[in-house]
Amino acid sequence: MAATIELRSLAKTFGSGPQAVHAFGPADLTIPSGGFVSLLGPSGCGKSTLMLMIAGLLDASRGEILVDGKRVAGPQTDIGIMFQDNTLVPWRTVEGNVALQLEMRGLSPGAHAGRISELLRSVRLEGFAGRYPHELSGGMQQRAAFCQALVHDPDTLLLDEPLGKLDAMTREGIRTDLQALWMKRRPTVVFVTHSIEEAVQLSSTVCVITPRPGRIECAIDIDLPWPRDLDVKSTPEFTGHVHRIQGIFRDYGVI
Ligand SMILES: Nc1ncnc2c1ncn2[C@@H]1O[C@H](COP(=O)(O)OP(=O)(O)OP(=O)(O)O)[C@@H](O)[C@H]1O
Repeated sequence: MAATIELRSLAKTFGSGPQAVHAFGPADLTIPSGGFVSLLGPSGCGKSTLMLMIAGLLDASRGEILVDGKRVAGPQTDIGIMFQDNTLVPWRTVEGNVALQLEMRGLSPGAHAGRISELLRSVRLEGFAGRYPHELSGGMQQRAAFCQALVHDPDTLLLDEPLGKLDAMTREGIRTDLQALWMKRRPTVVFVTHSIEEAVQLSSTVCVITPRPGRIECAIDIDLPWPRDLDVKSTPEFTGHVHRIQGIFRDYGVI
């Protein structure tokens, strides 16, 4: 069962006194079970800070985060995390890197071999299971990292700009894979991006975050049909959402 995540008056300030940096909040938000929620905001508005707090890797300064009604008080184990820079280790093959996530959780990769190959197939890496990361393109490495994040079938997936360093064509292809993976298993996804179009294409809800200290300006439900392929981008509904969000960032002087 995918997790429901609630932010309650959540805020983060780094340091204290004149050196203090008010990075995020206060913010209230409910991320529903199985939702795909994007955090869309300018650089430095506290998106990564929020992700680390949801993962339980960073304490809140004020407020709290509840996952399925339970307060987050330390590192969460039932999550998959992915960052802009992948965490593949160079001395393991693609398959070995995916298996590592199971080993770290005390699970037997042998017992999950079917799942590993199913995931690799779903991101079109089945022929590369025995290759090492340096033998893959950047896009293929990120696809392998998706498999790492998903192999233990987590309730929650935290994706912090996983496509940020990829070229436009590769991004488009991986969006399709990511959307298919989400539709199949429906974990709760929190997805950080700078791209308005990417957020509208992938999300059930787009949270528009203001410049630092990041506050949730609005949470926009995107009720376009799934799956959302390239054609959806030319619909008036899609462009309407994009223009509305552009207008908000223009008013803040961000674009
Ligand atoms: N460990 C830290 N110590 C002090 N300040 C920090 C720390 N981590 C983040 N900050 C500050 O908090 C603010 C928010 O940073 P954060 O990385 O969360 O932003 P972001 O929205 O993810 O940015 P980007 O889109 O550029 O990745 C920034 O001003 C940053 O300098």
